[in-house]
Amino acid sequence: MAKKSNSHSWNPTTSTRHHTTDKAPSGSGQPTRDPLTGTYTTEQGHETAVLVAVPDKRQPEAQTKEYLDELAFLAETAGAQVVHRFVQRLDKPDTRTFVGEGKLAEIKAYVNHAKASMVIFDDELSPSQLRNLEAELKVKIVDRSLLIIDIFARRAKSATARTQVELAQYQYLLPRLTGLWSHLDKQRGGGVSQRGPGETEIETDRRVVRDRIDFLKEKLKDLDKQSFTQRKSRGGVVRVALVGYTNVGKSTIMNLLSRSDVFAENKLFATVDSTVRKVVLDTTPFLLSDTVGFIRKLPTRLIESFKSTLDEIREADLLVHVVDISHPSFEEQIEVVNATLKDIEAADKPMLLVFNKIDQYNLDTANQPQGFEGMNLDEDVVPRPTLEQMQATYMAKMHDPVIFISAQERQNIEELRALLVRHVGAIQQQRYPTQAYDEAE
Ligand SMILES: Nc1nc2c(ncn2[C@@H]2O[C@H](COP(=O)(O)OP(=O)(O)OP(=O)(O)O)[C@@H](O)[C@H]2O)c(=O)[nH]1
Ligand SMILES: [Mg+2]
Repeated sequence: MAKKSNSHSWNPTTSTRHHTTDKAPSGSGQPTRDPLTGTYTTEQGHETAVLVAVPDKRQPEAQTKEYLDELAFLAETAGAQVVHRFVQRLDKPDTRTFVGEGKLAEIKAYVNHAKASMVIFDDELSPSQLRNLEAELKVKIVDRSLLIIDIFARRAKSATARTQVELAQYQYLLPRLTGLWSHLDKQRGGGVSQRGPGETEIETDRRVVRDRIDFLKEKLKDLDKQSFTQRKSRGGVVRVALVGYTNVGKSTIMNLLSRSDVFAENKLFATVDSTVRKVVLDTTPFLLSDTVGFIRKLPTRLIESFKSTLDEIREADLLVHVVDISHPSFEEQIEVVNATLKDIEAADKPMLLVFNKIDQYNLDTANQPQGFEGMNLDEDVVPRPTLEQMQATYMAKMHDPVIFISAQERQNIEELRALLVRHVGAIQQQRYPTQAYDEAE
């Protein structure tokens, strides 16, 4: 059985609201700094994290900030409080310690001074970088991959998702066995997954880990067979999958369309298990699945381990790509989603593009999105185009049908339903040109 996926690397703290802070401010709910000792305390004994990014020299400032905002959001979703961010622009990360020597000293001084409990890097660290950084900084070192795997581990509920997460954890662990977990174990006796007595040898025994990986792969194969049979029993019903970047509103839309109650919240990766619901709109039945959100730099391993979850997407007849138009980098998010779909060989499916959160689309706060063609606006001076301009541009520019909605405010939902009915109907028609739907079963 999949063990309780209460993974690995730091105390599972109850996460509260997320804060995105450059430094520790003194407002309520934020970590407060003791002026005498210089240490930070947080309201619920949160672990405090320092973020580190090493963008290349060409990356615009705004983008660097946004990537760090996303990393902070991930950290906070995992229950850590971000107290500081470090950025070092390098052509490429240092092979030994990811950041240069000077920056490392700076980080070390800060970590000691602020008594931060972990340092989170916005990229995947090599096993040796991880070891070196751990030796140098003497706190938990977490990279983007581990952070995402950790969030997945907290969220996964179904047997398949939990097995997939465990597989990803062991695959992450395998090349990093030396050194990594010994330090963490000293802190709290936690390694990948909660381990029972007799399992403490695991981190020094690659063979055990490899066996476990083989076992989990076999188990996934069995689970796959089961779900394949299940999927087959769904017959010829048209299958629609909601896809998109994490936190764009997929589950909210799922709930709206299927009147179900899928967990949706303002956290990254609220959904890790895919959910399938039968929906009947206007007498047109179809199966709608809510799927795991994508994210920039999603560890390939994690994609691989999540193959069965991604089957829902791969086997769908129609993809509904949900975009959060209120997000300053929604265009990059579209790209990330399209690239991930390509990775899993689901890129050439019919697609509807749903721009969600129009209620939150804000002229003042957001920057002009990158690469916004047709407007010829100067990034620094001119505000974001209006929603109407945006709609016109996107209607013209995308090959796929486009619709603008607010799932939260229920704006344009009837139009979305109608669009779905039209497209699902067309697929059905194509599949069973002469038969009524029920006879085709
Ligand atoms: N302002 C606004 N917020 C929305 C809208 N739709 C969803 N949200 C909020 O956005 C957050 C994320 O919504 P979810 O439905 O969980 O998003 P998701 O795409 O399923 O996210 P993951 O499962 O984490 O990938 C929640 O706090 C929703 O309430 C909308 O139209 N407008
Ligand atoms: Mg969701």
